[in-house]
Amino acid sequence: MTEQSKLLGPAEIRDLAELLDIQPTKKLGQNFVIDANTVRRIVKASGVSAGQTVVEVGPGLGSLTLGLLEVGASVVAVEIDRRLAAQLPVTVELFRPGAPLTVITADAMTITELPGEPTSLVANLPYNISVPVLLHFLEYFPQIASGLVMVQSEVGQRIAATPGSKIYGSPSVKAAWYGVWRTAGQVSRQVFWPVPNVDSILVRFERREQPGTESERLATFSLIDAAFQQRRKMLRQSLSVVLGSSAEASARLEAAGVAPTARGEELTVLDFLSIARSGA
Ligand SMILES: C[S@@+](CC[C@H](N)C(=O)[O-])C[C@H]1O[C@@H](n2cnc3c(N)ncnc32)[C@H](O)[C@@H]1O
Repeated sequence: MTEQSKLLGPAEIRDLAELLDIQPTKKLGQNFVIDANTVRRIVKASGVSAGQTVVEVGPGLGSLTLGLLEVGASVVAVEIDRRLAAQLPVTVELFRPGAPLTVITADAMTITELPGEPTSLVANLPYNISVPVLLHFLEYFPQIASGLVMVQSEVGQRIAATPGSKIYGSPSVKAAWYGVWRTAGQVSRQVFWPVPNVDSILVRFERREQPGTESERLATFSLIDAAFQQRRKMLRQSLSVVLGSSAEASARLEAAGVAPTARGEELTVLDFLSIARSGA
């Protein structure tokens, strides 16, 4: 078997889907990568190297899983679809016998423990839950030091956006709590089966030390939610919902060195943290 044939192409994906009688569902974001070059590009951009343990959310038919195994990583794969989860070890055994794979059949949003202490997260995430899944894994698994995810293009741009940008919002500020994010290239919709009706983008992150305690994070995230629920309003108004009144919000903002007339889109995550701390 050549190296090329150890990854899944359109023919292998078609055969596996037929074998499992898979009708990909939109609800589970089931768009499978059918292009080996794209898989290799994702794995290269992720920086994952031999000997590393990687958690992959939503391995599907195994396209990316085989790419990660190809560079010598160990993979812990979390898949919600029972048929896909059951087939994955069989596929891996066929294409890369003996490769280190652990499959967990579960909803990734409910996972609070992982075997093997993965230090990286690499995934082609289901579109509709990409941000909550990312935040969940960053919250529960501090050993994940870096990673790369493929998400819907607009979502990826939002995650990596910086203050002042029109697309800067709650996902951008919350993601910045955990790390530094940058986009790492667009991916054509043609590399998927079925072809989705949106474009995708790669987003890479490096974790940084969390700027505050867990209770400060919770307080900061509730301020972020309030600020962006009414993003056009000044913070003294939008934050009054969680801080009691607009007078109290103004006092807290001033104590934190933030203008009460500012809007959420102008603030960094550290500004939000200062507001949370100003009440302590
Ligand atoms: C975009 S596909 C990616 C499949 C594969 N990694 C690839 O690149 O071809 C998303 C995968 O996530 C799975 N999935 C959807 N929701 C999930 C959840 N809550 N927890 C775990 N897996 C999920 C789907 O069944 C599907 O296999």
